Amino acid sequence: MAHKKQTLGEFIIENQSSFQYSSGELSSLLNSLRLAAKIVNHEVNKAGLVDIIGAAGDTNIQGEDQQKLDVYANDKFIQTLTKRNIVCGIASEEEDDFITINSQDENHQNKYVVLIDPLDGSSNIDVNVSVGTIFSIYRRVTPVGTPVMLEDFMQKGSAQVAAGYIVYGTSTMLVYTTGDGVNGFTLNPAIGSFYLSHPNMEFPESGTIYSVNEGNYIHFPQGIKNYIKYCQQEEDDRPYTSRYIGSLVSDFHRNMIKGGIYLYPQSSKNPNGKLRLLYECNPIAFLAEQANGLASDGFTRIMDIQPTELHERVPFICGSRLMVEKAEEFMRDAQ
Ligand SMILES: O=P(O)(O)OC[C@H]1O[C@](O)(COP(=O)(O)O)[C@@H](O)[C@@H]1O
Ligand SMILES: [Mg+2]
Ligand SMILES: [Mg+2]
Repeated sequence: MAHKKQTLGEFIIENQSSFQYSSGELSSLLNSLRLAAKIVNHEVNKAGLVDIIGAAGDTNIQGEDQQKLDVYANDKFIQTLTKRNIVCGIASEEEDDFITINSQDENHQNKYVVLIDPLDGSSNIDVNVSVGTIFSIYRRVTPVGTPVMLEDFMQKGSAQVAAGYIVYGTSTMLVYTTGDGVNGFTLNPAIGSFYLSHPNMEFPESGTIYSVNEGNYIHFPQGIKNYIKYCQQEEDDRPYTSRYIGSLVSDFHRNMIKGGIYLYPQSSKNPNGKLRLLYECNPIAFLAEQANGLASDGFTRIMDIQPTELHERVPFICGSRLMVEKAEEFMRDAQ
């Protein structure tokens, strides 16, 4: 059981050499995210006791009412990354445009950009249901020494150097990949350190859980309707169990451990679905594939999609390989 004693900090250093561009900068960046996660976790755990639940009174560029915890988490991640002078740019669900970090880095020497969904599952904040944070990291494409540009963020998911999430649930976990498998760390609140609790996480090839907001069923494309019917049929290991938390991070985390599929398809209400390609779908897709799962929009591999806008949405199907392939088959057949 030796691995249980390994802390996240130790694991990051120990595995630094497996990074493609190991210069210590990515390790410092991951450590900054670890710190920000602990700060936000501390506030999440007090939700209900402190003035952190409810709406903040503003709307973000997606037209969504920002929750106080959305704003708090956004501020804490941006402050931590900025103060530690570790990135050259940040894009966030809660910021209209990307942020250029050059206050302390006059020569623009930092190599990485970070894209974050500071608080995922916002509709669950006030009702004490698990929520999360999602992050995606790229190496900039514009020359070091010049200000960061939009194109540094408009990279395909396949170019990610690292991605992960924090789930603030029955325990707080940080799960991430640098392209060498997926590892999960649980926060020991008494000590304030993350410990390696879930090494080499992998999706079971198939499962019996499907996660979709069936309240939107009538608006779904025929292929998705047919797949949901297939999940509910009395045959083989079906009907599957329906589980939908309404927090992408939490639904994904459960399905990665138990086997399952998560779907947020396009619909007549949301022609491109709801989830954002850059800071929700790409990082989750990177983790899924590193854990032997799959992620697509029903037709195209998510990480092959060329982004065109910072906050663009895409239909999202993700999970155990055989289940995603089956859903894609229904989408093709219905076309
Ligand atoms: O309430 P709906 O329409 O089913 O949407 C739930 C989905 O929306 C999200 O809350 C979107 O994320 P944010 O909370 O970060 O905006 C996902 O976490 C979740 O899976
Ligand atoms: Mg989200
Ligand atoms: Mg969010």
